[in-house]
Amino acid sequence: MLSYEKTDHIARLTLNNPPANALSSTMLNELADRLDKIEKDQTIKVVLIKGEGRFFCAGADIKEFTALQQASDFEELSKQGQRLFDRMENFSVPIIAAIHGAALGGGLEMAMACHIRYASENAKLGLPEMNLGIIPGFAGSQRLPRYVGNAKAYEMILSGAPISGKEAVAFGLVNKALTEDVLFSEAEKLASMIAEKSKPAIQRIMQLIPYANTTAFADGSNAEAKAFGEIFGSDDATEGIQAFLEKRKPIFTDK
Ligand SMILES: C/C=C/C(=O)SCCNC(=O)CCNC(=O)[C@H](O)C(C)(C)COP(=O)(O)OP(=O)(O)OC[C@H]1O[C@@H](n2cnc3c(N)ncnc32)[C@H](O)[C@@H]1OP(=O)(O)O
Repeated sequence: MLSYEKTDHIARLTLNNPPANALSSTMLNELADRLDKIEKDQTIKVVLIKGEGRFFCAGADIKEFTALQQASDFEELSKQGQRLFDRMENFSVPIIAAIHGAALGGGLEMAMACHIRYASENAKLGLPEMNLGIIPGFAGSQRLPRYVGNAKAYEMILSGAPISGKEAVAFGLVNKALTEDVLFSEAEKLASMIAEKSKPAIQRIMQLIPYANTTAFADGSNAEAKAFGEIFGSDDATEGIQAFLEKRKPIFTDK
């Protein structure tokens, strides 16, 4: 589900879970295990993440949602994703996300936990959870405003509509938008530039920049996980997920 390769101090992770590279619980576990291994390997200076197939990642595995029952199951799923993405954000090795096609829901939440994002110009980046009658659960409600500001975050989350890679640059959500044919080679170039730097210097930078974070973020993430669990008890969440699986428009009743 997660391919791995290492050359020239660069670790390359490829999400390979067709058709959508969805973040199933297995994928989340594989990512966590791989981070453990990367952290122990002192020769790795930078990590590059991309997706196989048509897009980067379409988010949490909606098909797995139907197997969960209680609010507490969903709260735990939310916490599992949040723990993983906090770990990525605070990782001692820089992580670059190369986003083509789409980074939606958990896929964007994961990309936002990376340190640098390159996207294809026409990639769709968004948090479409409200189209399913649910809300973001992997800390998207906390990380998105940090990058794009509150007004744009409200618009993106409440409308569920994605923005393009080009627009994402304008709002500070991604570093660069590139045509799809050069996206991966440009991300590789950046990784090579970082891989040429001193590992201890890289490590210090990785320790220093997170000081800019505040404790309110953790409080917000906790509140998000609780709300994520609660929202799954609603009729609209059941309807939204069912409608997605049946490929039809959901009929929400606001309950
Ligand atoms: C805490 C975190 C919560 C979340 O992350 S909730 C999930 C948030 N993400 C979404 O809501 C995205 C949902 N997916 C889409 O909007 C669309 O899909 C895409 C834009 C990614 C692609 O659209 P198109 O090119 O028209 O393809 P297609 O026929 O809709 O999808 C291809 C196959 O991929 C499956 N799929 C797409 N996203 C997910 C997903 N997130 N989880 C599980 N499966 C997914 C579909 O069902 C289908 O599968 P089949 O070919 O078997 O019909």
